[in-house]
Amino acid sequence: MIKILSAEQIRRWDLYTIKNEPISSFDLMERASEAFVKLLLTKINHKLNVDVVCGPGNNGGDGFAIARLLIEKGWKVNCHLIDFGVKLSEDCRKSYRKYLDICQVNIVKQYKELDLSGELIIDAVFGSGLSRPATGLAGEVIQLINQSSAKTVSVDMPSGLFADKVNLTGRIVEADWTITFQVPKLSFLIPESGFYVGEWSVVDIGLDLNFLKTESSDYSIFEKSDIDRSLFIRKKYDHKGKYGRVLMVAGSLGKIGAAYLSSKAALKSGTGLLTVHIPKVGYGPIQTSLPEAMVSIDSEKEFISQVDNVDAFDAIGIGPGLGTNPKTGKILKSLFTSFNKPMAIDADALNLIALDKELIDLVPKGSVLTPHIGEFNRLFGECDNGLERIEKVKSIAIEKQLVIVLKGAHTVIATPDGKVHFNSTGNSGMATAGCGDVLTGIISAFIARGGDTSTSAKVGVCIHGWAGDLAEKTVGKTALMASDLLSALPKVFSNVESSDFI
Ligand SMILES: NC(=O)C1=CN([C@@H]2O[C@H](COP(=O)(O)OP(=O)(O)OC[C@H]3O[C@@H](n4cnc5c(N)ncnc54)[C@H](O)[C@@H]3O)[C@@H](O)[C@H]2O)[C@@H](O)CC1
Ligand SMILES: [K+]
Repeated sequence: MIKILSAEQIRRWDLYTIKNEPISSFDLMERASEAFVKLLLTKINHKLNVDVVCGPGNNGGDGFAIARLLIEKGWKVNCHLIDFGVKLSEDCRKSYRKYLDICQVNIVKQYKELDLSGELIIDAVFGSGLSRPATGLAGEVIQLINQSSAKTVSVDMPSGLFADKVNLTGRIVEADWTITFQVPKLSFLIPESGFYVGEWSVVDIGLDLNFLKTESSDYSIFEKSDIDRSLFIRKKYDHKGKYGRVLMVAGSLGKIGAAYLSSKAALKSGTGLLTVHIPKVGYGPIQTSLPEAMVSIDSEKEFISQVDNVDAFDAIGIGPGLGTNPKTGKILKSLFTSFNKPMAIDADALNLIALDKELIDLVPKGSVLTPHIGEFNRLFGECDNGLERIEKVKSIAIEKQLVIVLKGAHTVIATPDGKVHFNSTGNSGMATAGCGDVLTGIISAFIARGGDTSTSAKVGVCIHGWAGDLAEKTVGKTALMASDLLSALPKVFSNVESSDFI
């Protein structure tokens, strides 16, 4: 788990390391710059003609050190200092002078003096010390960087981007690659601001890990190594009843595939017994395509109108392909009140709740809701930006005692204890029909096994993305379909079951 810290916490972490290691702030800057260059050279193994654009703070100081290290490696470097008429920070000045010992610097007082003709730009104008949106000369310089046809690698952060808030009013570097120090920043994980970061990599600059023991943050990144393997232990004398009974309530005319995908995902995720409740129209296809499932048939032909006898189930997954027929809406109320164990609620079940908002207070505590942004907005209203939305998700999870999974590039899992976890697996190939249905199945299976629902959601989302990443390796992003996730799940689980799974 990676804790996400604010810019202020990162600054204190730097100071803590400087004091406790001890190391001078200048040597820490050198170490950061060396780590940056080392990673850069793993990707670019030929010598380039590079423009390094430096600002007046420590980010600029990193820029001068990086420029010097690249010259030592034989690169042709043009180094520019943007002169905002302010004093350079002490370490930036030191780094600047050290650079001047070997090469000249182009001082830029007006944007016209900035000639970016190299094959690569290293952006070291501002980092986490950005104090206001980049306008005036800063904005013009950033615009020039963005207009250049050269690729841009940002140092620590794209210049103009704030680390821990979404304020897109100034100009912001649109990086191709951001090499950030020690930890990713909150803004990297939010769609609107993450757009500027491009691909990102974290380099370890050796900040003292003891600092993290006492520093708290509501935000963290959930990684594959955070998956608790004990959740997947199957003992020799166990029987299928030990691994949970799932009821999947899904499907309507034209959307029986959603019932298939979610049910198959639950079975592939270790469920002992799975029953899928579908309208009559789905009976033949489901029974044929998924013989492992038991099928419960609704009295209606094209939609679901009643769900009875739910006591025997350990978890219910509801929503995939359900449709929004008012008669289907009516079953939610009775299901929420009669089945007082946590459920996995997705898709049209969420849309039905949005049509009758009082239902949200009847949802069994601890249930997992898996909206995408559109479904979330319908349920809880629009937000001005992604960070506001995450704050809202967090407060609703606390207030309603629910686990809310807001699906996106970095799916957010907000748990009732007020913590927000960003998922680290998955790829854009998964933005395609049916992938959400697979997630509902996976999470339902984990809930049925009796794990706490916060863990079920975090692990479920991570495994789902991991399956997507394996599927991408086989079929690529364009051709990836939800059924490819089902095909990848066995490999994911066999990795988890093996002792050296990461
Ligand atoms: N503190 C440390 O020990 C380390 C810091 N490091 C680097 O230091 C960076 C943070 O350095 P700083 O705190 O000096 O901050 P920055 O270098 O990000 O920027 C601060 C400077 O930019 C100016 N500024 C801010 N916003 C502006 C705007 N909109 N228009 C014009 N000028 C503006 C400020 O007046 C100040 O001069 C990190 O991002 C990282 O790159 C690394 O060297 C690792 C070690
Ligand atoms: K930067």
